[in-house]
Amino acid sequence: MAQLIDGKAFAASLRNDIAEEVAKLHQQGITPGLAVILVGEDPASQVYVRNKGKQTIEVGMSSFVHKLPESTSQTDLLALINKLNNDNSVQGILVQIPLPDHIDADTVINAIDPRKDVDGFHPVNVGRFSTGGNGTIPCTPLGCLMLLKDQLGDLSGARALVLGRSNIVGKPMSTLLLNENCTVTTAHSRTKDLQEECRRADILIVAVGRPEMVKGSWIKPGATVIDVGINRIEQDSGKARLVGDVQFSSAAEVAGAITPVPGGVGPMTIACLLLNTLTAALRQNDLPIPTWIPTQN
Ligand SMILES: Nc1nc2c(c(=O)[nH]1)N[C@@H](CN(C=O)c1ccc(C(=O)N[C@@H](CCC(=O)O)C(=O)O)cc1)CN2
Ligand SMILES: [Mg+2]
Repeated sequence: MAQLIDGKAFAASLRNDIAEEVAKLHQQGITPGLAVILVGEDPASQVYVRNKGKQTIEVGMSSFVHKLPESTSQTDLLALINKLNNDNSVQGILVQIPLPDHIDADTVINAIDPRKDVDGFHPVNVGRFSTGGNGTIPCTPLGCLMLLKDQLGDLSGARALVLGRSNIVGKPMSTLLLNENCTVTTAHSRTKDLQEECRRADILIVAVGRPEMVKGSWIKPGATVIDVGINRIEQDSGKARLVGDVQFSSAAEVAGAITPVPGGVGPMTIACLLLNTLTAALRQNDLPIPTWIPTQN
């Protein structure tokens, strides 16, 4: 049986480390602030935004949650972002994705001051990050990398396969693994012989949004499997159950180590958001970044 990678516990310990750094900032009269904007009433987004606000306060930062109605115009949303860009009590700004259809996500992301872009979605950060500079590392891939390094140590030379090519997870994940000297394949729905590609991987990251798509038979014995998927499945009882993009029961029989869903990557996403907010606050105050925080240089 595979070893279980406990993202929930790792995230809790990461939040403790963040809280210690925030306490040091308090002594210098600095309280990092994170503004989270939610447009509309998507039930899952409401849960994530509530947890973000709660955990922001728990580590000693200020939380500013802006809940806007579904009908909010793009102009009004841009005006709020502009206000937060110029607000000195705010070091991090995040707009919860997905946005309603009448709002263009790219326009909104481009409006965030790149220094305050704690999601790492702004093109300036994407560019800096891809070229090895100090761009914000997107939260979910950063969380996956921290779990991998904790599990495996040095990743140099490992064969990594990232299944999924989204801007939020797949693409930045491939970049991060390349920077760790892995041999990286980015696979997707058009990849030929997908199962065989997966079976060659020492590290398998799955972020496709398809419930239990990857089976145990796709996995190299002993591989490390990181499941980014969070899918709600209706059960016969009428209750919903959360499953990943990997079929956990069969995968756990073959893999060397695997993240569960829930309790794997998800909690790391929010912990890394707090980490990125801390890093943004340090940079905006021209303070050094502690060596334990993973940055690109
Ligand atoms: N602006 C952003 N939007 C979105 C991001 C993001 O990083 N930035 N990622 C996802 C949603 N997300 C954070 O926003 C997120 C998803 C899941 C979890 C989590 O803790 N999941 C739990 C299960 C919780 C549940 O019951 O649903 C787990 O996996 O254990 C945290 C954050 C899309 N949007
Ligand atoms: Mg994809």
